[in-house]
Amino acid sequence: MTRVDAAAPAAGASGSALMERAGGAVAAEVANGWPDARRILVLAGPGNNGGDGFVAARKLAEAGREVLVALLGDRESLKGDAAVAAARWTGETGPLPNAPFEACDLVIDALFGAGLGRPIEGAAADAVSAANASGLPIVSVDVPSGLDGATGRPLGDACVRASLTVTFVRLKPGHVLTPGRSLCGRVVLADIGMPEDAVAGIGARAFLNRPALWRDQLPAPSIEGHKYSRGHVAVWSGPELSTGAARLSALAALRSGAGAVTLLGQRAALKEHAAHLTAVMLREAENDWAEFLTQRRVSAVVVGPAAGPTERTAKALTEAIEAGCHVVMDADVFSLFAGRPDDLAALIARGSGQVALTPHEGEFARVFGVDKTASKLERARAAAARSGATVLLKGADTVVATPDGRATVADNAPPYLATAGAGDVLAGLCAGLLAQGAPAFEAASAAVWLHGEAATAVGRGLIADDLPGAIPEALRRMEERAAG
Ligand SMILES: NC(=O)C1=CN([C@@H]2O[C@H](COP(=O)(O)OP(=O)(O)OC[C@H]3O[C@@H](n4cnc5c(N)ncnc54)[C@H](O)[C@@H]3O)[C@@H](O)[C@H]2O)[C@@H](O)CC1
Ligand SMILES: Nc1ncnc2c1ncn2[C@@H]1O[C@H](COP(=O)(O)OP(=O)(O)O)[C@@H](O)[C@H]1O
Ligand SMILES: [K+]
Repeated sequence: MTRVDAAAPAAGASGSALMERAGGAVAAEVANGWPDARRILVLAGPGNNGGDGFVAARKLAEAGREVLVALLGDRESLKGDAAVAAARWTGETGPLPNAPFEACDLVIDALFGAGLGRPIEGAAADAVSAANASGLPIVSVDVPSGLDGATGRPLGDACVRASLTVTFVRLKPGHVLTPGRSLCGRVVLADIGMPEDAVAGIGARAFLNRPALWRDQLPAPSIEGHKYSRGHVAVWSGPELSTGAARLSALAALRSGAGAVTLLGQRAALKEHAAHLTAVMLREAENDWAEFLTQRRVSAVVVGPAAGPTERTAKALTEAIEAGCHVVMDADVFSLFAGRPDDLAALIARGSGQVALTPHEGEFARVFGVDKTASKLERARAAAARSGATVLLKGADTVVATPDGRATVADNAPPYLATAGAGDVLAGLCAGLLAQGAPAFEAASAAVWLHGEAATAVGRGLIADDLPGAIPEALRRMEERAAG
């Protein structure tokens, strides 16, 4: 955003006009959201975030609220647009230390925004603690002060916990990545008239995961098509007592629109599958899995869900790569490659299909190690670059990243999606979309979004078994979004 701000004047927008609209948007949210908040305390910092706070103070006072600005530092040190905004504020201004929280109904947090470069300390840190402890609603300008907008993590111990965050132009990763998403409260994105040229010019590589990004890349069923032209997915099953995960993957692949799905495994496992399945085909595959993949035109494969970290699984994976299939690697594959990311990359490099890795944080750490300094976005990008695969790093804020650095961050998964087997469904969805011809980044991003929507459609009480049946509703929502 700093680069967008810097490009704004050249694109024809004055900083002062943008600040006026930014502060105005904050004031409007407070006025509409808290009609009964009579006394408002604005915590203003030394930069442009504070400038937005001065504008909001003026607009709210004009609307009849009692407003006090508590300023960090002195007025004379303010510069540029912030100095102009402060000069136009004729109401009461006091020092930040000992700001009178107890006499107020609501706090506007305009201490630091995009310019925060180090942990908040001293009087500002005390004010952040007091604001959080006050129990008052807090409306943060741009980002909760203390949060790093690029990573979603607080820069130090002091960080505002907001009820509402009003941000401008575009969401930043920190609004969506955890714990930032929780610290922001509800997020409102306000249009402040930033010229599109200034935004487009920076060539953003990380996007909020939305159908508009990938919808056009998902092939629609064609009138000339037949089941195999809609993609054939093969799922490698676990043994007799571990069949559920592969079944969930297979059902999700079929629901995603793949024309045919076959589960392959040992005879005893197939008997278990047969007791539950109708449309999914079954095939014994102790020795001829490789042959099956090539002869039956299998386009995408899922290996890993409850497969067991065994020689058998490793062989099935290698053969799928060598057969040139698209491959989704999940679950036990990450145990097979624990601490061996370069061996995984070497295997992936041998294939001609696309590969998506779908680890949760624990599985990710097992293969790629732990890096406490990097954000989730950076970690997923680094793993994608290292492995040569698209990496789908799961969680409340699932990130999909490609080796060339493109990335999506999802915000539509409800917390009750964290239920046993949900990840197996996701792997199958991803394989189903790959089999139909979607490129890996789009297939993985679409799978994540559809997975979240399917869960929301079911609601609380969700179990993974419900998810495949809710995929048609998720697809319907996708079309609805794409249409308007
Ligand atoms: N320039 C633009 O186009 C727009 C900018 N806007 C606002 O401008 C904000 C960014 O403004 P700035 O770049 O001035 O940055 P901030 O206002 O976030 O903070 C920068 C100031 O804080 C100081 N500072 C940084 N870390 C500190 C710390 N830990 N302790 C004490 N002081 C610290 C810096 O030295 C600088 O004086 C955005 O978040 C947004 O609120 C909006 O007005 C919309 C338009
Ligand atoms: N707090 C959360 N909010 C929303 N979704 C979550 C949360 N935690 C996990 N998930 C999602 O739940 C799914 C769980 O998958 P996974 O961990 O692989 O479980 P399993 O192996 O049992 O299938 C993933 O899609 C993940 O993104
Ligand atoms: K702020």
